[in-house]
Amino acid sequence: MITAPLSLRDVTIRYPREGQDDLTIIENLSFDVDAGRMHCLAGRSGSGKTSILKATAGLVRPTSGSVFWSGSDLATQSDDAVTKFRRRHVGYLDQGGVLISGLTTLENVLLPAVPDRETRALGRKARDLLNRLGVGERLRSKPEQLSGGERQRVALARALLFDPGVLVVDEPTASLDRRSADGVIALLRSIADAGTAVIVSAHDQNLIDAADTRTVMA
Ligand SMILES: Nc1ncnc2c1ncn2[C@@H]1O[C@H](COP(=O)(O)OP(=O)(O)OP(=O)(O)O)[C@@H](O)[C@H]1O
Repeated sequence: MITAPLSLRDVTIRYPREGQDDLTIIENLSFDVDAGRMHCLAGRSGSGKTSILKATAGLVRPTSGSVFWSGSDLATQSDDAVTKFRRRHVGYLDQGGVLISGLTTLENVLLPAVPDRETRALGRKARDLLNRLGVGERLRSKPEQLSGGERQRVALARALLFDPGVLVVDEPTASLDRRSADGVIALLRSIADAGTAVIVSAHDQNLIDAADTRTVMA
């Protein structure tokens, strides 16, 4: 029986190509990420790290194989059910920590609370998270007024708004200087140590070394 917050079993991902055979990116990949652990996907550019992260977050369905969230097979669930569960239980931080320009820091963090009209109820939580992540002074700043490291922290606060059991993070240190990058690594480590299952992709050796377990993509 699968009990880990996140498990992949024999996941294969192929993309169709016009006039050619499908492109196989991942073949029969399996691993588990337990609560309180950080798993890192390493490997060359184009090896499929983002594709796997999107599959673990239920944003794309693998060609074959299964992704399980706490033992529940996503393949057996409707797109709507997956979306609903993801919003509450899986934090996803895409490459570059994309924020919506025109919205303030606080509004960006509260975006996941908009569909169920919970922005008021979660305002305090959002502020606490931003304080904890060291950007509590930037509540009213717009993304273009923030540094790359600050944007990454705001995006991380947004991904943590609902205390997800699984946190999926795509190359969080890629565009940061060493000092900011090490700050983000320490934050991810503390989030894992507090009980979240964290999966992260990285080229950054410091981040790869900070993980508990690794998959090196060919
Ligand atoms: N939706 C798609 N349709 C077709 N091909 C795709 C699609 N998404 C990704 N690919 C291809 O799959 C391969 C793997 O891409 P992916 O973004 O998963 O790699 P990556 O390891 O995350 O790369 P990087 O380290 O540069 O971010 C690439 O060749 C990419 O062009």
